[in-house]
Amino acid sequence: MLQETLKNYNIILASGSPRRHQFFRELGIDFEIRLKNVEEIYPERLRGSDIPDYLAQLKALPFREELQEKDILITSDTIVWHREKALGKPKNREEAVEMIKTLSNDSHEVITSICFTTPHLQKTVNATTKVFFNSLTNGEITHYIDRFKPFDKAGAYGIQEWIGLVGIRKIEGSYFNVVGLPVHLMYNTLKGLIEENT
Ligand SMILES: Cc1cn([C@H]2C[C@H](O)[C@@H](COP(=O)(O)OP(=O)(O)OP(=O)(O)O)O2)c(=O)[nH]c1=O
Repeated sequence: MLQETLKNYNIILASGSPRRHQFFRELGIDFEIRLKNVEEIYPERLRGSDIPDYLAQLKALPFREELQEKDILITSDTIVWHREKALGKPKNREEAVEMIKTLSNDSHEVITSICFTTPHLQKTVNATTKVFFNSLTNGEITHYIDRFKPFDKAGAYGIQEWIGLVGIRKIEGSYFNVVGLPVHLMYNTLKGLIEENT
């Protein structure tokens, strides 16, 4: 089992996201949380999955010098990709309302990248889930924003909240990817990395 093999490694999750912490706990993997402040800025020319790939790697950069032999650092980033535009976290209420209005009655992609960094290598993988939103009224949108304040979420929504119950009619791909971590991909990539290393 992976949990056993991982006892020889030190998994460092560089994430402040409580949802990502919870996924690791549920997997039964021992891990340490280590946080550093990174400004999430990326080159404008990047499209689609290149954006979270870049940001997940950027979040690993400040750790490069301090990684020890048995360390595996995991960083991650989620974006909403809609009509050739990336939606990150909304800066304020107005931006949040605007984001949900553009997502309403349309489909978009949620892309999460995971970057694995050791002292010797770096590997980045990503997953995409297509999300189909119902048509939402202005009243429903402002109710959601004011009640749930989704300012820590890409695209200004959480599929795991009220809006996901009433506003999302279909998804294609991993649900957990939308919540912020394609757990199956994380698990399998980690397994592969450790097999390559033994
Ligand atoms: C679309 C969507 C996003 N999200 C979350 C997942 C991510 O945590 C967040 C996007 O921000 P990220 O920058 O990916 O992550 P984060 O700032 O929360 O954590 P860290 O960088 O420290 O790892 O949006 C949901 O929880 N539900 C959803 O439906």
